[in-house]
Amino acid sequence: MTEQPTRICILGGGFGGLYTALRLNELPWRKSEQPEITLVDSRDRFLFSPFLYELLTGELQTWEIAPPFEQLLQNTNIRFCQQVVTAIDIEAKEVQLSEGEALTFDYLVLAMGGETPLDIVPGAAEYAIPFRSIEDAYRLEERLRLLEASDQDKIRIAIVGGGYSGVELACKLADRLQERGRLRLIERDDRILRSSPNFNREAAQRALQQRGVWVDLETTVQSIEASTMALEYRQQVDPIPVDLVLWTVGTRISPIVQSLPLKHNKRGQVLTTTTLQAVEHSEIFALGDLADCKDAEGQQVPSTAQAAFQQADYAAWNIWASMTGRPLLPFRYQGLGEMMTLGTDDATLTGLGIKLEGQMAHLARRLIYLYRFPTLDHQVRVAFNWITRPLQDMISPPVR
Ligand SMILES: Cc1cc2nc3c(=O)[nH]c(=O)nc-3n(C[C@H](O)[C@H](O)[C@H](O)COP(=O)(O)OP(=O)(O)OC[C@H]3O[C@@H](n4cnc5c(N)ncnc54)[C@H](O)[C@@H]3O)c2cc1C
Ligand SMILES: NC(=O)c1ccc[n+]([C@@H]2O[C@H](COP(=O)([O-])OP(=O)(O)OC[C@H]3O[C@@H](n4cnc5c(N)ncnc54)[C@H](OP(=O)(O)O)[C@@H]3O)[C@@H](O)[C@H]2O)c1
Ligand SMILES: C/C(=C\Cc1cc(O)c2ccccc2c1O)CCC[C@H](C)CCC[C@H](C)CCCC(C)C
Repeated sequence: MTEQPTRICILGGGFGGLYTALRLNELPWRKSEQPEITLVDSRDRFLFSPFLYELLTGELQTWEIAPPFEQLLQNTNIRFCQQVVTAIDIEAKEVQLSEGEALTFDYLVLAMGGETPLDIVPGAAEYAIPFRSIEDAYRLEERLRLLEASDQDKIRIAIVGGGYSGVELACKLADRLQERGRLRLIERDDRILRSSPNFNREAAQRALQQRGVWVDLETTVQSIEASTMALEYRQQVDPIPVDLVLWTVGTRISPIVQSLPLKHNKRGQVLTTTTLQAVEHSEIFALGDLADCKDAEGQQVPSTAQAAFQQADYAAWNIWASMTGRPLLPFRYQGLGEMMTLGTDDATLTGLGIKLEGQMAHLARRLIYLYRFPTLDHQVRVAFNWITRPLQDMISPPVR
């Protein structure tokens, strides 16, 4: 009697889940061992989030930074399921999906990332726009076009959260709006980019200053309304007029992950072993933003695409090793550095002793990210477009 193939269910098709699926697919499976790999995501396309800002300035297009899963997974043995995960029953080894389907699994990979907390300030859920997904970028694009088409002299935008996303977004919007823009970056800490290398933080501070972005430090948002927001600084509350509020305050773990009967940390991230297995559940792997992982050297793995990208290799290998009786490998995180875009054709890069800023960093960042794209097919498509773009623009100049 033929045995059922081992079922590997991967929840979340981002840097952790999609790259785990692709690495699993590339492993040298014996015919008799070939598993059934199912990747589940609520969206129809992967988002290369570091390039999300480039949509706002027209530097890149949606198809380049967010290729459909169907395109990425063609010629693989990976089945894609576009549905929302609504419940996960670990004991029954079953995942409930939004359209009523249920998936059973032998191995489960938790890679559903995080979400932006909008319920921490009155009015944020109604009036503030997060910047995490393609839908967020499209919503922002629509509001920007309405404001640009209006007869308003100035366009007043407040960006709440002076971390990476807030700073990169501020620089891009400043370059798009030029003199019409009045941008304000609001940060509750006493400095922006707290965890950044000094070189990158100083480059970002210069970029914000050169673009006239006003930075409010030690400042929090007390409330938001349709065209005003109340800022609190040293117990003083002041209302300011605003046309648009963007919400880049960091990441929260979703309730569906926090409610799983697994070990969690105070933030609700799933605690894992160095082999990326959920503590006390060797059949469950967790990686990316939703996981709290210390690597083989005991270093805390950061919640970044860089880390999830590296973890994916180990998650795939360790599932294969579990199924084929090989030793599992403890994850070794290699912090290669950090890159940030600081407007159109401007960036900063710190890595392995190399420090770059300006156009060189911008070019290096583009090339490195191109190299990090999920498939060779997509890398070639995008590279060809980048090489021929000047010619395309000569033939038909882009309309903004
Ligand atoms: C604008 C922006 C820029 C960034 N730039 C960088 C950068 O330059 N460098 C860097 O290292 N990091 C960067 N990051 C952080 C990086 O995106 C995350 O750390 C990384 O994506 C985490 O990978 P992940 O696989 O854990 O989650 P994600 O990549 O977020 O993937 C999670 C996936 O799960 C899906 N999902 C979630 N819940 C469900 C559900 N219930 N049902 C079905 N599907 C679900 C989502 O649709 C998503 O596709 C950036 C983040 C943002 C928002
Ligand atoms: N270029 C890159 O490498 C890059 C780009 C984007 C994102 N990422 C990664 O993705 C993750 C999310 O990035 P992010 O920029 O969204 O978040 P982040 O790096 O956590 O920054 C969020 C910032 O907002 C501040 N903040 C939180 N709540 C606030 C409030 N109510 N009012 C004012 N300020 C508030 C935080 O201050 P506190 O520090 O006090 O909480 C923090 O400085 C991070 O892990 C980051 O490493 C990396
Ligand atoms: C910081 C670097 C890589 C880490 C890294 C950062 C991310 O944001 C990611 C996001 C998603 C997936 C992966 C990553 C990720 O791995 C870059 C390190 C820089 C090198 C050490 C130095 C590179 C030098 C350039 C190649 C010089 C080329 C200059 C010329 C203009 C082309």
